[in-house]
Amino acid sequence: MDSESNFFLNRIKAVKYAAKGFWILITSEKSIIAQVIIGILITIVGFIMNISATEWMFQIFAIGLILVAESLNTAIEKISDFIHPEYHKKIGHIKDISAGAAFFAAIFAVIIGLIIYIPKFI
Ligand SMILES: Nc1ncnc2c1ncn2[C@@H]1O[C@H](COP(=O)(O)OP(=O)(O)OP(=O)(O)O)[C@@H](O)[C@H]1O
Repeated sequence: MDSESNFFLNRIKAVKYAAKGFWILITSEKSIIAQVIIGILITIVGFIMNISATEWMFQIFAIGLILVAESLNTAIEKISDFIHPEYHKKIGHIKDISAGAAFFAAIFAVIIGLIIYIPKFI
């Protein structure tokens, strides 16, 4: 097989593995399932409040940002538990920083949410 078709085959395989990871996250990771549910609820609110196309874009971006950050945080937690399952100050520090990244995303998502919805209630 020539290298060009190998390239495309490898890309297809990579997508398959990524889809597998996506499925693992949305079916077995409680923190991701919780964020997906919040995302669905806020999407329903978006329909109820009839938000604009621009507001939809920012809202979807915020939900995506949270899910990406939370997923990477989950991966870092899993690596940490794998390389050092016992208590270790450094592992705690790494997990705190990783959770901090998800918190960063949450702060900006809340700001986006406030900018979209506060004007609709005043
Ligand atoms: N092996 C460890 N060594 C030191 N501190 C740890 C360790 N595991 C967890 N911690 C501390 O506990 C916090 C929460 O860790 P983690 O998110 O793994 O906990 P959990 O609540 O059991 O996980 P989950 O999010 O899957 O419910 C970390 O941010 C860290 O401060």
